[in-house]
Amino acid sequence: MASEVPPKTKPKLTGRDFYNSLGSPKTAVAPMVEQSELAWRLLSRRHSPPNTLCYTPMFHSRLFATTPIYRSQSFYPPLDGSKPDRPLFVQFCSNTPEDLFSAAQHVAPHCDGVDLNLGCPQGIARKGKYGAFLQEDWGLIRSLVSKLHKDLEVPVTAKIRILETRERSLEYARMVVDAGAQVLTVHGRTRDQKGHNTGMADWGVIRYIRDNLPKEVVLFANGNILWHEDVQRCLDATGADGVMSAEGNLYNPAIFQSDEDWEKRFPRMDILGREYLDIVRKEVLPGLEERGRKLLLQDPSITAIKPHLFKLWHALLPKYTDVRALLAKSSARASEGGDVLEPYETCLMEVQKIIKAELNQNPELTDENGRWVGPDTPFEEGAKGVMIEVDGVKFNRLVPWYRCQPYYRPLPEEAIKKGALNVRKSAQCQGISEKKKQKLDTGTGAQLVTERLQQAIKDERDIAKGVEVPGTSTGMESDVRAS
Ligand SMILES: Cc1cc2nc3c(=O)[nH]c(=O)nc-3n(C[C@H](O)[C@H](O)[C@H](O)COP(=O)(O)O)c2cc1C
Repeated sequence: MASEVPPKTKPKLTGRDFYNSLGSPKTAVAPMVEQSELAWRLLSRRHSPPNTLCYTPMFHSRLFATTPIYRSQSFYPPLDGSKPDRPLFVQFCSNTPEDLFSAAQHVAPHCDGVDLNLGCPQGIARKGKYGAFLQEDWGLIRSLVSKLHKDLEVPVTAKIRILETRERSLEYARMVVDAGAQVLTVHGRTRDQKGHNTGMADWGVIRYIRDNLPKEVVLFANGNILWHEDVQRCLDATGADGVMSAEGNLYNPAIFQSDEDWEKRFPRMDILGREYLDIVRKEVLPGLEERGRKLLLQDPSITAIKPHLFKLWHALLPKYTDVRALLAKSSARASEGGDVLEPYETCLMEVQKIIKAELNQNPELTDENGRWVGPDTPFEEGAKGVMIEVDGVKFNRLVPWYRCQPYYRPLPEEAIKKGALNVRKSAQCQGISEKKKQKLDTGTGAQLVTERLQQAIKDERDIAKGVEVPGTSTGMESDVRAS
């Protein structure tokens, strides 16, 4: 059905006209596998400027084109039509123009643009030859983008990573735009910057690309957006039209909040948890129930709940390990029967109790209007918190642990210093044979410990991020941690 080219009804908008037709968004919620699903987008939109652009998670174009169940689980509209999920780009990975076009036709009537993922650096993308592993095949990229540009009824856009030099990155960006991409998002990290090696995004390369592409090209910058203030810093540094955030948004969906009120910029995690579960229950769940329990439990809107709550509550969970343990078991409990959201509601009740007790004991600092102003500490460059200036004196304003806030991932050395080694020692030794244990003092043993330690640190991060650690994986897409 899908691969026939339908007659075009009206001319497609391009470049700035297209961007302006979306309300010229300055902020975008990134495509995130298993994390930028409908309920999350609705929550993020509520706490962001009205025209914030959202992306779906990356979908696999061939599966999407050929498998109705994958399609219906991946993409559906909100039940309440009065709160549209727009502007919206639907993202695909692909290495076949026909598959991509066929998949894109299914979503074109329900979105503003179709985005091609050229940034996924994971092993699964290498194996499947998509995402950042198309970087070496410019001919294929050209044919993917130009097929949609020529034949699809909505504009095509693309998300790339930078290459090894800024000159090469510019050539690459120019090629993607010349092929027909109407919005280009540049993630300021190379393909190798992933996992332990993620590091900082390079805004300088994005600036170079911006300065050397025609002004007509609409460009989004991605990387290093952790605080609201980073939005303007990034716009100034790169000259981009807008910025995109992934992890910053997951830890605080109000990261784009333009209201000056600090309570709105750093919502309390119990209040956001309540709002999020209400959206799932009212806007998503009723549309899924007729599918039957098994499919319901596999739906991305349901499988995403646990990782979302882990991230929303990340600053509370290390202090309250019983809640963390309860949350860790919640998806297994949900599969046992009854209300599918009940295990998460139980965790939320615990979080609400903890925060209530904390506030009874230590009420928040408030201004003359009764609004939270947050505790300040003497200014220190690079310290946690946002720099503010009061009567010419600088402070770092710290965010209390019960409010949504960015997550600072410790470097491996910091994790060791912080004692992650001790916490994980038993885990490191699990599964090591007696023979291997005897070698622990030798060179090979040291190597083994290092490997175990790296794995332990990775597991710890994954747990903190709410990602299932091996052995408890939830299905195909949990292997696709794209960036
Ligand atoms: C959980 C998660 C899932 C992601 N999935 C996708 C994806 O489906 N498509 C994509 O292009 N990038 C994906 N990314 C990468 C982000 O879109 C973004 O490029 C990257 O995280 C850098 O932005 P940040 O510094 O704001 O996190 C994902 C990132 C995260 C954290």
